[in-house]
Amino acid sequence: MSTVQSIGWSPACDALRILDQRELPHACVERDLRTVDEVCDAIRTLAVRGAPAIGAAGAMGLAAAMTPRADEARDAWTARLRDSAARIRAARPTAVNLPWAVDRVLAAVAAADTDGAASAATLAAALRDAADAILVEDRAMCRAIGEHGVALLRDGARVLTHCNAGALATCGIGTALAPVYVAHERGQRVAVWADETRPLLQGSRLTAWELAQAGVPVTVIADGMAAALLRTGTIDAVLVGADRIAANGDAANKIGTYALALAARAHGVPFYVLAPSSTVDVATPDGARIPIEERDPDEVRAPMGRAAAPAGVAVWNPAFDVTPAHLITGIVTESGVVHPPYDFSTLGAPRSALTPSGERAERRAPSAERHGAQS
Ligand SMILES: CSC[C@@H](O)[C@@H](O)C(=O)COP(=O)(O)O
Repeated sequence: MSTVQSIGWSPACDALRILDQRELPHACVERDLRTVDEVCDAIRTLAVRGAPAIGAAGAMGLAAAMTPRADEARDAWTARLRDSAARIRAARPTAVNLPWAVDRVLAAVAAADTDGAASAATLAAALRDAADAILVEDRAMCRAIGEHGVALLRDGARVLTHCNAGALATCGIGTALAPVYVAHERGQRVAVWADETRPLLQGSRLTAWELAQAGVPVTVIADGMAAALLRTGTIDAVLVGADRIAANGDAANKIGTYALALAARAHGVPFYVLAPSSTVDVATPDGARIPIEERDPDEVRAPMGRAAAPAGVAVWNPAFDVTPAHLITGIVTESGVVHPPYDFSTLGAPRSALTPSGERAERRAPSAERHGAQS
C-alpha cells in the first residue's frame, strides 16, 4: 500500500517541500519553501495543514530558512533564529504540535552550543538534524497509532471521520486514518464515510482524495448528514484526529467534531480520538484553556471564492471546537489506547520515537528524504 506524502526535504535538502493542499483535489502541486515568510504563509493559508504536519513543517521550514548566509556571524545567526522561531511558532494557535516542534529544535540548538561559541554552521546542522528527527519520528508514531487502532476495527468495519487526519495531515499514514490504512494493508475490509467538513472541505477535498488514491472505499457526506447516518446503524466507529488534547482528555479538533461526538453518544457509536503524544498538552489542564483559532469570515461567506451568503453578512468562523473527555470512548496514541478518566502520565514513553515493538524508529539523514509516495 502506498499513501501520499505531504512534506519532505527538497532533493538538495535546502528547502521544505510540501504538497500544496490548497490545490487538491484538482492538482498535485509541490512547493519548495526557503524563507520564514513562505513557511508562515503556507501554514496560515493551509497549504500545509493538520497538527503533526504543521509541527514538522514548522521545524523543517525553520531549518531551511536558517541556512547560514555568507559571512553571517554566529551572533547575527542566533538573533535571526530567535526572531524566525517566534514567528513560525505563532503562525497558527490551536495545534500544540507547532510550538512543541519549534521548541524541540531550539532545545537541540542550545544543546549543541556546549561552550557558547559553536559556529553558525554547527548550530544550523544541529537544527536540521533535530527537524529531520521530527519528520522520521512522526512517521513511526503514525504507524504505531495504526497498529494499536486497527484492533478497534472488525473485518468489514465502517468508519466515519471528520476533516482530514490522514497522510496529508502528518508525515506518515495519518492518525485517524492510520488504522484504516493498516486494515486495508492487511486485507481486512474497511470502508470510510467522510464528512465534507465545512467551510474548507478538508473531508471531501483531502480525505476522500487520499483514500481514493490508496484504494480504500470512501463515501462523502455533508456535515449535516452525520447524525442521520449514525442513526441508521451504518457506522461502527467514529475516528477523528486532534489539534490539542488537554491534560483531562478534552480534545480540540476541526469545528464540527463536537457535534459528531454528541451524535455518536446519542446513537451508542464509539468515538475515538487518535493523535501522537506530541498533540497531548499536559500544561493545559482542560479544553476551556485551549486557544481556538478564528479565521477569515470570507471562508464562510464565499467558500472557494464564490459567494454563498449576502456580502458583509455577520459570520462566526472558529476553526476548531473542543470535545469534552466524557464523550470520548478512548484516545489512541503511539503508546496504545487509553480510556477515561485520562491520565497521560501512564502513556509510557510520550513524545518518543518508539515503534509498537519498542524499537527506536530508523533515523535517516535529511538528504535521504524524498518527497513522493511512501509505503
Ligand atoms: C492528524 S491531523 C488532526 C487535526 O489537525 C485535524 O483533524 C484538523 O482538525 C486539521 O485542521 P486544519 O485546519 O485543516 O489544519
